[in-house]
Amino acid sequence: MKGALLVNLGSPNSTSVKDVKNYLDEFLMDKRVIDTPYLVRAFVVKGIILNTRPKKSAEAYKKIWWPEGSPLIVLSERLHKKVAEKSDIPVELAMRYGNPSIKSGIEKLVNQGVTEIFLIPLYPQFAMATTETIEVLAAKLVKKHFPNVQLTNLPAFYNKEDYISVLSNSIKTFIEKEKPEHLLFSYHGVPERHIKKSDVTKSHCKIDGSCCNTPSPAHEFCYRHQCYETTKQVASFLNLKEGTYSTSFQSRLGRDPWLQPYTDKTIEGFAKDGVKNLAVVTPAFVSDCLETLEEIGMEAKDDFIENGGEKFTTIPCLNDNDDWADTLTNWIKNWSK
Ligand SMILES: C=CC1=C(C)c2cc3[nH]c(cc4nc(cc5[nH]c(cc1n2)c(C)c5CCC(=O)O)C(CCC(=O)O)=C4C)c(C)c3C=C
Ligand SMILES: [Fe+2]
Ligand SMILES: [Fe+2]
Repeated sequence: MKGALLVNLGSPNSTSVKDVKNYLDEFLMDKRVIDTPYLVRAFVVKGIILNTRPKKSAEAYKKIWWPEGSPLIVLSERLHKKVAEKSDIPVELAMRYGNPSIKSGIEKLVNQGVTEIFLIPLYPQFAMATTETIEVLAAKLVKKHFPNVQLTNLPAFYNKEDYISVLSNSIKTFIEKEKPEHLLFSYHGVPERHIKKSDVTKSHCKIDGSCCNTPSPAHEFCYRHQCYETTKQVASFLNLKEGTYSTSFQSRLGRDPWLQPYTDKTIEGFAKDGVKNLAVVTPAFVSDCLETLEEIGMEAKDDFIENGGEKFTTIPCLNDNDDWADTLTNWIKNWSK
C-alpha cells in the first residue's frame, strides 16, 4: 500500500528558553546546516551559540506565537488536514527537527499498512539544509527501523508549472490590492560554501553574476539558481516589468559570506532611495514562520519605515491555500496511480 509524508522544518515545542535551546541544538548540530567537522560544530553550537541565542530567539518566538502553538506547525497541520482529506492514500505530517518527528510520521503510515512512501519535503528550492537533510534522515530511519518500506522523493519544485501558478496567483491578490512600487522576493540565505559543496560539476557555481543564468547540470542542486528561477518564472507569469522586482537573501548566521544581496540591507536601501510602497514575498517558505512573521513582518518593516518608507506589505506564504493543497494532492495522486 502507498502513503505520503509531508515534511516541514519544525519549531520549538514552546517558547521557553529550554525548548528553544533543545530545538536549536538539534537544528544547528545537523551537519547539513552547520557543515563544519563535528568537533568544530559542537564547539561553535554547544559552546557558543547555545549559550546566548536561545534567550534571544525565545523572545522573538514569543512575538509570533499563536494560542494554538507555533505558526509553522499550526499552518502545516492545516495544510496536512486539507491534503489528507482530498487524497485517496494515507498522508501524514512530520518535521525535520522537533515534533512530530519523521520517525513518528513513518510509523503512523506503516501502522496503516503502508510499504511505499512518497516523501514530500515542503521546500520549493533544493539545498543541503532543506531537501537533502530530509531525504538523508528519512532514508537512514527507513534502513534502521522500517526495512520493508520503499521511499520515493519528490524533487525540489521551484519551477513546476502548477506551483508557479499557485504562488503567482496568491501574490497577484496582494499586489493588485496594495499596488507596491517594488516587489522583493526574499529567500532564506545559505552560506556561499553550501552552494559550492552541492555543485555536482565541482566547477560551475562561482557565485558571480552569471553562473546561475548559464545552463548547467549543477542547477538541479543549486539553491541560488533555483531561487532566481522561481523569481523569474513568477515575474514572467505576472508580467512584472524589469526594475519593479528583485531577489535577496535573509536570515544569515555567523561571519562567513552568505548569499547576497542581503534582505535587510536591500530593504534599507530601497527606503533611502525613496521607495515608499514595498511588498515582500518569501517563496523559500511554504508556511509562515519566525523568519517571515518576525524578521520580515516586524523587523524589516520597522527598518523600512524608520528609513523613510511609508507602506510595507508582507505577502503571506502559501500556508493552507486551497489551490496549494490541491496541487500537493495532485502530485500525490499522480505518484500513486
Ligand atoms: C529555505 C529554508 C531554510 C534554509 C535554507 C535554512 C538554512 C539555515 N538556517 C539556519 C539557522 C536558523 N534558521 C532558523 C529558523 C528558520 N529557518 C528556516 C528555514 C531555513 N533555514 C525556517 C522556516 C525557520 C523558522 C522556524 C520556525 O520555528 O518558525 C533559526 C532559529 C531562529 C533564530 O534563532 O533565528 C536559526 C538559528 C542556518 C545556520 C542555515 C544554514 C544553511
Ligand atoms: Fe534557517
Ligand atoms: Fe549557480
